Amino acid sequence: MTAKKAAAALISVFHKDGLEPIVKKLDELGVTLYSTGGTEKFIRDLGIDVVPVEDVTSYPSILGGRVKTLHPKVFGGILNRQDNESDVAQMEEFDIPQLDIVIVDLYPFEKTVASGASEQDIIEKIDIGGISLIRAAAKNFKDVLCVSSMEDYEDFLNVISEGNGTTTLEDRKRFATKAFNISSHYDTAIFNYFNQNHEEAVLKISETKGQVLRYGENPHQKGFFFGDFDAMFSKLHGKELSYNNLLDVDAAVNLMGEFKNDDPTFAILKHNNACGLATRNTIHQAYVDALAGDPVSAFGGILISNVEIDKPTAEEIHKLFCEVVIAPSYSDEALEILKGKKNRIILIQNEVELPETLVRTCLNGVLVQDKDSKTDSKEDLNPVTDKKPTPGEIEDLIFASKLCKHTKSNTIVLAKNKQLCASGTGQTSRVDALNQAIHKAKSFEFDLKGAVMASDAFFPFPDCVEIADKAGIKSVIQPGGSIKDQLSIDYCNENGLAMVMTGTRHFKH
Ligand SMILES: NC(=O)c1ncn([C@@H]2O[C@H](COP(=O)(O)O)[C@@H](O)[C@H]2O)c1NC=O
Repeated sequence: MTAKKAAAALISVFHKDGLEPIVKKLDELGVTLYSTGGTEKFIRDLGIDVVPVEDVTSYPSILGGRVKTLHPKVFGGILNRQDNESDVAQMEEFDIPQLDIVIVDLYPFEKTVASGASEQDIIEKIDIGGISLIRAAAKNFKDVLCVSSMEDYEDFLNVISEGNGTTTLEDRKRFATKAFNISSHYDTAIFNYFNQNHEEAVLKISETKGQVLRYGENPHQKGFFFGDFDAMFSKLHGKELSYNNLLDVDAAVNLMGEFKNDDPTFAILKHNNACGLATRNTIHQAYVDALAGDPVSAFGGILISNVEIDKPTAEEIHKLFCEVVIAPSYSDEALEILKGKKNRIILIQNEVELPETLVRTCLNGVLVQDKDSKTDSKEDLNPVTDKKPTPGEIEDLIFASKLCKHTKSNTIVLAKNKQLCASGTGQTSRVDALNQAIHKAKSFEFDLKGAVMASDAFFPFPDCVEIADKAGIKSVIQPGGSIKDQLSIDYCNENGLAMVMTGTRHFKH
């Protein structure tokens, strides 16, 4: 028989919110309720009859709650096969109550870790009884329906209401699938907490929220996003984000993370690289100067600001076709203007930390690395030439270096007065990257006299500083480390350029 009328439910939940309508419904349907300490009190306070689980086990909750439902009479009630004669006989022999529904909400392990609690508090939040109840009930889905998270209360309430207390095999299997999702995610979180220092060379990733995308990078590829987009952004307007939009948004927030505490800064990105970036006294001017970096590439771009977008800025943005706008907030008038294009995606970026570990597929496995969290600062600059950069050039060198770090290698970034003039991105040689940047800057009529140059990695030969010098560049930032560094230094000394070395390479492949 696939449809089953529920006669008894065991309820043991950490968060009691949202439980009331379920308890009332089950009571109305004549279902006998069994429960543990806090949950039992909650139910009793609603004026509803409930059997303490201690009455079944003949044991009190012991060891500070570490053992309360862990008992053969509880697990027998869940795991027995109702179509198995021997099981049925044993249920009678040991006076075990049949349980048809199990409702659990686990101790909040992940939240406790995230709160920075002590190790002892974290260990106490490893749920043992609850996870065992979930696994048992889900295993025996042929006879038992398992609700494994408060997020499923509404779904369960609908099922039980529509079925008038009866559940179908299909429903029970569906809830069992959800249950194993919860239990495996929970165990992954515990393992990752214990394996923080990667003593075990094992990778366990668990994302409980997934989204089917319209398609992947191209329309003939399937695409999915696994992550909690809503935790990071509030979407105010626009079409569904595509696979490529998500990649660009990722690049944009990582880049803007470098300018979080700076003056108003605006960036425009295309294909994960910035084509415009400027820091100014107002966000309006920052936008205007970012756009000037490359008004052609900006078409269809991703826009990001580190401060609220106001009306004058929105009026300018509105003239441009762009896919996504991201900011910490928008003035009411700005939002009204930006919503003027139906498909334009408007996001508020919430204050959420991005992962410190990066993962990507490689061959038949995955590559994992720490995020490049090193931002070059004034203290990191080691002047290696006779001529030292001016204070203004130092500001520009840091500005260019931050951008360089978030641009596809090989890259060269040219900047002046905290404005991106042009960059060479993703080239197979540094000389190509530089030539691309110079050509681009000139095509948008930038005067490179007095501009600075940033390189994501060392110069293997002095050719780059020579080309840069001829274009008018006066100051250079690079990690150093080539056996031929001295040739570049000599060229700078002979031609009046300043060069600083940071000692930190910022490849981005
Ligand atoms: N120890 C046990 O036997 C046990 N059985 C159920 N729990 C958990 O206890 C919590 C509910 O406790 P209470 O009803 O006392 O507030 C739930 O999160 C449930 O997952 C247990 N606690 C932890 O393992």
